Amino acid sequence: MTEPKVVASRYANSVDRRRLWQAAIKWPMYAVAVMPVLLAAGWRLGQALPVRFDQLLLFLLAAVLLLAWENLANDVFDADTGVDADGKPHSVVNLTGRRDRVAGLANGCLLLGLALMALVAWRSSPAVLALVLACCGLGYLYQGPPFRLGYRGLGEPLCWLAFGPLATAAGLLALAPAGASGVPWRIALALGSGPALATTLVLFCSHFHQVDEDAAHGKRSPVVHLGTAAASGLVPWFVAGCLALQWAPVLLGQWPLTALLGVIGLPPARQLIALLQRHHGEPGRISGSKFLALRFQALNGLGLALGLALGRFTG
Ligand SMILES: C/C(=C\COP(=O)(O)OP(=O)(O)O)CCC[C@H](C)CCC[C@H](C)CCCC(C)C
Ligand SMILES: O=C(O)C1=CC(=O)c2ccccc2C1=O
Repeated sequence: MTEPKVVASRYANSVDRRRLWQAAIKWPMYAVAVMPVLLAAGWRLGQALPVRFDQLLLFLLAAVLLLAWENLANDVFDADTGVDADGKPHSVVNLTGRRDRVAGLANGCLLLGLALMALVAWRSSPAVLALVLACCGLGYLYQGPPFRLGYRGLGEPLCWLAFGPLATAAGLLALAPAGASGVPWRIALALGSGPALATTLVLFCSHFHQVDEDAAHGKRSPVVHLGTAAASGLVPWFVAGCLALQWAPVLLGQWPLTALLGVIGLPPARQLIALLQRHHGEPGRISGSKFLALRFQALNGLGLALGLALGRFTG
């Protein structure tokens, strides 16, 4: 594969590389990786069940490495299709001009992340590794050849599945005492569905500002399919769906009232809805919409996890 050095030097001369590197690392994005196991910890604490903090730390580190793999591989695969050539100066491949080294780094993160997950699984349940491998499989289907399902507008359901029931079930098993039998699907679905919808909203919002580049390169994201006006009309439904899934167990008496603490995510959600309603077709004004969605995702998830844990003290 030819190394795209020309692209790298073009950006080197024209833009602040430090800011580009910050955009490439996008550290706030790692909130999506850590949330499933933090929710699992909050739920266990609320149930007065023990939490294995060594397992929690290992799982967090492994999840961060796996998300780093997903993002570095995304830059590699998108360099191959050309979709990042003009619209994404902060692609690590564009910044370094070294496609093959970025691919090597991505594979290193994947191997290390899976090795750590194998350790977590060895100390709890083999199902942890199977579930995380399924998450990574979905991550590959999203962007890797020959599937590239994200290019066909199918990324959002994959994202919900990975960060919802699959990763949450893995987190629940990892924190439980060794030898648990069976996957706790019912709890994982109740706990992971709402927060994973918030994570899926992050992905959905990431398509708005690049709709023209995506369409030009044959990447038919949901926003390309629907158009920016109709797509922006779906954002309030994502937020409402997320809250409904989290409030239902409270109304049914299964979760404590404190689980409503997820509402601390509402201010950025309202800002996001207003921004996209007004400016959905103006890429320059909405490039930050993904990060507003991320703030909603992070505050909503942390509020829910904390609220569930506090439920232990409120009876
Ligand atoms: C890479 C993802 C989105 C970026 O997509 P896009 O190509 O539109 O971005 P750019 O335009 O900026 O190039 C996210 C894809 C998510 C995927 C469906 C599921 C990934 C699963 C993780 C690998 C699992 C993480 C571990 C788990 C235990 C938390
Ligand atoms: O770069 C991005 O746009 C995203 C990266 C990423 O890892 C992720 C994970 C889960 C939901 C959305 C996203 C992104 O949007």
